[in-house]
Amino acid sequence: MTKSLFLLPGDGIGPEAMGEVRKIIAYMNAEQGAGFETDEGLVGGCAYDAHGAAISEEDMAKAMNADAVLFGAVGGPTWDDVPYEVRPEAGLLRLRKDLELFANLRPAICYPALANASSLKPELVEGLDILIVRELTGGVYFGEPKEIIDLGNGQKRGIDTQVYDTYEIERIASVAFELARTRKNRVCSMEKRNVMKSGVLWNQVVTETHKRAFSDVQLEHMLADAGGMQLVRAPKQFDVIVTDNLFGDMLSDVAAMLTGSLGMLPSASLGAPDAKTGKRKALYEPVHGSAPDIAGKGIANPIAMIASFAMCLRYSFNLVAEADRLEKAIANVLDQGIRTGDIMADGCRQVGTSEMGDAILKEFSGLSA
Ligand SMILES: NC(=O)c1ccc[n+]([C@@H]2O[C@H](COP(=O)([O-])OP(=O)(O)OC[C@H]3O[C@@H](n4cnc5c(N)ncnc54)[C@H](O)[C@@H]3O)[C@@H](O)[C@H]2O)c1
Ligand SMILES: CC(C)[C@H](C(=O)O)[C@@H](O)C(=O)O
Ligand SMILES: [Mg+2]
Repeated sequence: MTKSLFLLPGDGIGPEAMGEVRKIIAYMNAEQGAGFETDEGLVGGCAYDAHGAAISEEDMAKAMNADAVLFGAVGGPTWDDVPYEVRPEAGLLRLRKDLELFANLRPAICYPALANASSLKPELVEGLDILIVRELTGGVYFGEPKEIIDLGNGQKRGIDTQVYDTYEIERIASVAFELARTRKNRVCSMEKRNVMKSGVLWNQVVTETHKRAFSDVQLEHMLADAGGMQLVRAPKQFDVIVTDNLFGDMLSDVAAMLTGSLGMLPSASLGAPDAKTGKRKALYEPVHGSAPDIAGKGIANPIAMIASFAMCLRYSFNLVAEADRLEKAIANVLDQGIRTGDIMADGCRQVGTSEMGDAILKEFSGLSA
């Protein structure tokens, strides 16, 4: 059975990181008969340059119809002055919204070899394995009104609106509880019910969802600012964190640094299972951005992108053994002391993007043999 993958490498280091995933796909097709069919499109600044939009209608349709989308990164200073509606990031937000990818899974795992690469003490992060479940299609990212209005007195007003309906909170909480059951069975829900009405509702709905269907899972509530503090004070206290779109964005960047680098964090953005086929729409993307400061130099860490492909193997194609092997290959390469610049440490060997990708593929093919 063919498996369709739609690749959207994007801008900056996106194409560099995606190149390393392309090698793994080619290997799996040639050596394992994996049957991946790939197609590619433009998203972000490169799409704006080509079509005047952050993603074309044709590429949106391809993303809709693919079994899974692999996304690199978008944005950069080149497009700082383009109109807000067509800025590079709008392409990613449209994909998330139109494909209804409401559940963003952002695992933060500290590989044993990288405990020293974190800015925290090694004993705080050694063995870290947390999962941030970020709501991705609601909240202040999409709430209306969203505008800048002229007050006519020389002042302007910028408005964003945080909106959450019951069903949106219920479905993301359910995903978090279900995933917790496959892990350490603990969920911490983060909001700011002390200042936000949407936080009050979030807290109530998570509590009710828990009581109704998931009372076997341990549930804790934390104010999101305190949650940020706890993430850097004692990150290993967490198993699954469920939170809204904006808090999830910020907390996952914080979690990334626990693992050593933003270049390490993968993510999966999933829709609801189709009523007939059970298949979910899905997009896999690293948590990092286009890293304009290092783009084009061949030094970006491709691990977040490769680990995002491992999540794709697991969640979109149920290729669990292959996903495990690819993650193991990453861990082994790190154990061998091979490092890109962002995770470089004394006594290790510094390599570029392509060498890191090759080392992981070599290890992956060895484990698969
Ligand atoms: N999913 C996405 O496409 C996405 C995510 C975040 C930011 N962005 C966009 O990217 C642009 C740059 O944003 P930013 O600089 O705030 O965030 P960034 O994630 O691009 O970079 C932050 C820092 O982390 C480093 N870094 C990130 N990924 C790395 C990797 N794989 N290997 C080595 N180092 C890495 C960068 O060099 C930089 O110093 C902006 O236009 C932003 O909107 C896009
Ligand atoms: C690029 C941007 C729209 C995006 C977000 O804010 O969601 C990014 O920061 C992320 O974490 O995926
Ligand atoms: Mg972010």
